[in-house]
Amino acid sequence: MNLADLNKVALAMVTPGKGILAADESSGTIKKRFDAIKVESTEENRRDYREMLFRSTEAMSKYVSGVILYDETIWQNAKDGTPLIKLIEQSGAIPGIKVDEGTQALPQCPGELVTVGLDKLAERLKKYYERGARFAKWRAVIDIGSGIPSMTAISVNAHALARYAALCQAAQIVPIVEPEVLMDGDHDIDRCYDVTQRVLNKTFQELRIQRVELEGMVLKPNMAISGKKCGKQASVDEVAEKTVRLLKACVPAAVPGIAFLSGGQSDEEATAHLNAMNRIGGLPSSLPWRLTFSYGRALQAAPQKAWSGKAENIAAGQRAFTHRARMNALASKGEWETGLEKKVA
Ligand SMILES: O=P(O)(O)OC[C@H]1O[C@](O)(COP(=O)(O)O)[C@@H](O)[C@@H]1O
Repeated sequence: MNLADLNKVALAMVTPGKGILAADESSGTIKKRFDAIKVESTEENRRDYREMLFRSTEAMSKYVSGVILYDETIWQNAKDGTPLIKLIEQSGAIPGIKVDEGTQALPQCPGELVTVGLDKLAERLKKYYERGARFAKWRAVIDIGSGIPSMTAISVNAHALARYAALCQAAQIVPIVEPEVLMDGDHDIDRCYDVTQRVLNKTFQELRIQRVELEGMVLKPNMAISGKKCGKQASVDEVAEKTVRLLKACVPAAVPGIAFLSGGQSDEEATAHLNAMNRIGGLPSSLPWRLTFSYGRALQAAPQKAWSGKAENIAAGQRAFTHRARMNALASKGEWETGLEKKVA
């Protein structure tokens, strides 16, 4: 492993003013997204949609540091035969790949899940590296509910995240470590804070045990946030203040950057939260790691709606994507304001 090179890639992924486009929806997830815009989830439609995003020149070259791809996409060609991964490289963004293989029920732990995909992972990483991937992603899912999460679920998921991260670094690929505490449910922000703290602490303990080099990884956490069905929703400032406090308590300064997931927040909420956190950090930031986005839904909901599966809407889809990418890019520097939302480029 060449740690200096891993660190260089990790830092490039969290460049101030840029963030990560999470376009790695698995087949089930992209079908859900397409159902919402009444588009059939065929291989061709998925290709056309993602090609539209990757050909958004301004967004890709100015605001996107890296793109997380799904296995199907990394091997797919654009309509004119150019590999989609080449479009990403040509824009200057770094291609990455989701390598987990989804979740399975965790025995003895009703309602809890463990992420799978470690079998043959070393071989798969080698092929992805040859294809051009320079970072990878693995998502663990932790649900909050009555009596959960169990220590078992936190522990097995943290162990798997660290196994994955160690294998990535051995393959000269930067691991994005994503332990997602879901925001579904009626819990309040403080419960989210407590659970996320347990999850992050366990994850970093496992990363250390398995000798993962923290300088060569990126963390992709949830924010400390109220559950979607909680009667009392925390304000933007409270989310920002508690998330920064939580991260300071749990994330070693050796980690180059933190790129948040959006987790079902609205587009503007996800931007406002990131912006407020970077404002707390100040300019230049007093925080030890860079804070940016690795959003799926909060970057893509608008372009998906604008596109709606129609070739004549491609320019509108690209405009919507560029706007969201620009708003989040500004938030990654604490320079976003609500008023900017109205000025769609
Ligand atoms: O299809 P999956 O594997 O469930 O992944 C869902 C999505 O969750 C993410 O990790 C985060 O996405 P969101 O920002 O929409 O929460 C994406 O990278 C991924 O596409």
